[in-house]
Amino acid sequence: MSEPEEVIRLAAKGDGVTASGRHVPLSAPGDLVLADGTTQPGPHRVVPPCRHFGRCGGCQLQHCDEDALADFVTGRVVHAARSQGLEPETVAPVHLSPPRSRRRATLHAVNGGARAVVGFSEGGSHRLVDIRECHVLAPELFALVEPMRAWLSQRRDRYAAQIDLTLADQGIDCAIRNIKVEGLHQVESLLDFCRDQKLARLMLDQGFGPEAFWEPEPVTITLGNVPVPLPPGAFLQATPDGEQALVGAVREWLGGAGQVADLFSGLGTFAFALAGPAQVLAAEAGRDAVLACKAAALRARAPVEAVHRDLFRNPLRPDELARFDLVVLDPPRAGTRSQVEQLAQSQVPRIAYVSCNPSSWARDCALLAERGYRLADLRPVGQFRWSTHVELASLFVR
Ligand SMILES: C[S@@+](CC[C@H](N)C(=O)[O-])C[C@H]1O[C@@H](n2cnc3c(N)ncnc32)[C@H](O)[C@@H]1O
Repeated sequence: MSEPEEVIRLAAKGDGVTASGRHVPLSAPGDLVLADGTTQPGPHRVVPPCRHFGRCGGCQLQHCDEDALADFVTGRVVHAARSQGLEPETVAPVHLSPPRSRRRATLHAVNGGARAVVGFSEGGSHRLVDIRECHVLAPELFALVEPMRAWLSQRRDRYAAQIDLTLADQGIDCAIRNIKVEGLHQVESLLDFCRDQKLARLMLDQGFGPEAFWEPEPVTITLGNVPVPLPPGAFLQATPDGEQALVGAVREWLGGAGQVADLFSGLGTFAFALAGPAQVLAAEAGRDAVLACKAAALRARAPVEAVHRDLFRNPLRPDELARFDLVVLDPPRAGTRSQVEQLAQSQVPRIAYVSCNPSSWARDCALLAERGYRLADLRPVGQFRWSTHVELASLFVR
């Protein structure tokens, strides 16, 4: 009979892995895998707080304690760096977002017969889990689920709707796709729903593109004390504390920088946090986001110049980069090879690269290292608590 094997780490997709390389789903580091294939829980195994865990695709790691979660996030980030030959000079303690802090989420809904089914997809399937509790959503967002279920349950038609929720300054910004609202009765019932739930906005896409159905006052999100108009669907960091962890790191790295470029700036999460001590150029390809950033900067008299630019096809060149003391980069998951190629040829003294994908970040940054930049500081961030999604902020200097 073979000896029990210990689970020594979590793989990128969340399975436990033993020293011999065996993958064991839903196990935690320190668990023992017995000869009959069962696992004996170790010191890092906890009882998952949510009844839906294991079926709901939203969380993969609720069975792990805080230490195991922290090691997982840090390990992913440090391992990605080392796999490209990058050795961080310092690695800060990880920031993990607390339970019930997620301020945005996409739910799905279908007609389940007597009652609507509203929730997240099951892991690896299109089937829905009808959520009765959720330990990641902000309480305000979860509080909308049952009223939404009740409203949808009045319908008799077949539908497969998508519901995007974001917590904005004025309350919940909700966008529903693939629902038809026809006739006076349905329109009035949806207006009552918006009023009763005190929604900040309801965008409705009935197959012809999103239209504002309800928006009693303009919706904003406050970034660095500046209220910024929130275009429907615009990017926002997933949790306010995660945003603070990323912004806080970049603010520390500002030093005495007078001129900053914020590339892939979105609505200006970093730009507004750095503006004041610094003049900031904010470059972004999403037109609505640029216009929102521009309007907010004008109104707040913040020293932020927002420019509309596709940084994949038209990255800032070394001559344009020459005037900046610090360049902040926060690209989409694929990373930004073309912009990094230009940065690698520049004389910019400090680069703060924020990423939601350690693999593409490490590939991009290997090029910076080849051209003489050092990885001076690395901050792992776990905004998507209990998921395998990992983020980071990093400082490169020359
Ligand atoms: C991860 S988000 C970061 C946004 C912002 N820094 C924040 O923290 O809120 C990436 C941003 O890159 C923008 N983006 C995607 N492709 C782009 C491109 N080719 N050029 C410029 N911006 C782009 C997206 O619209 C999005 O706002």
